[in-house]
Amino acid sequence: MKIQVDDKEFELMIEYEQIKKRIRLIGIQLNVDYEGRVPVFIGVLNGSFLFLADLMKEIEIASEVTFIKVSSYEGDSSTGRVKKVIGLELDLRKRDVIIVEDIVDTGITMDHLLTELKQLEPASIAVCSLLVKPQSMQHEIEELDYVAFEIPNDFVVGYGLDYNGLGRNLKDIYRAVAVPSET
Ligand SMILES: O=P(O)(O)OC[C@H]1O[C@H](OP(=O)(O)OP(=O)(O)O)[C@H](O)[C@@H]1O
Ligand SMILES: Nc1nc2[nH]cnc2c(=O)[nH]1
Repeated sequence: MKIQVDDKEFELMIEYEQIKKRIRLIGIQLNVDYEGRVPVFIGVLNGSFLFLADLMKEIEIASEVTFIKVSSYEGDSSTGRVKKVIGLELDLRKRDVIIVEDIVDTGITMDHLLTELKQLEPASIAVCSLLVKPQSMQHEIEELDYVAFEIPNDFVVGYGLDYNGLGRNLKDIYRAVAVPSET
């Protein structure tokens, strides 16, 4: 099935039923791994909002939930593009932290995020991502312990992920249809 989001055409890639199944399994794994602890789930806005909501319904252990945003702006020529964590309200010192993302693509965002959050001296940090693009990653993310789907290097929308701000509300995940190059 093909759909249009803004000026781009997309085709179905992962159905919601499949997403739900993977989330159920990750939830079971997290309940076991964090038994006896009270982890803090940190959703990275905006893209993670649907994933985190569905994931939390599978979590049976005591836990807290909060959200952060990663702002991105141009630094000077020596620093390049700078990313900064904003909106963190909880004290993470000695806490078990689980960062929840919609996608790890190049890994640049997650690399920045981990560097910044580690300075807050949590007891542990793990990353839980709905999607990962192994062929696109420029940073090794050792903390990437929970992954729902590994996908090829396609641009995707739906289930929280946007194209030009649109498409986050789509229930399934879609990939951009490759446009034959004009020669
Ligand atoms: O691994 P990377 O190449 O750094 O890409 C991953 C980041 O890109 C997306 O965020 P985006 O900046 O699009 O913001 P959004 O979540 O508000 O859509 C996604 O939510 C990750 O945070
Ligand atoms: N919507 C969307 N956002 C991204 N951010 C990094 N990679 C992607 C992607 O494939 N789709």
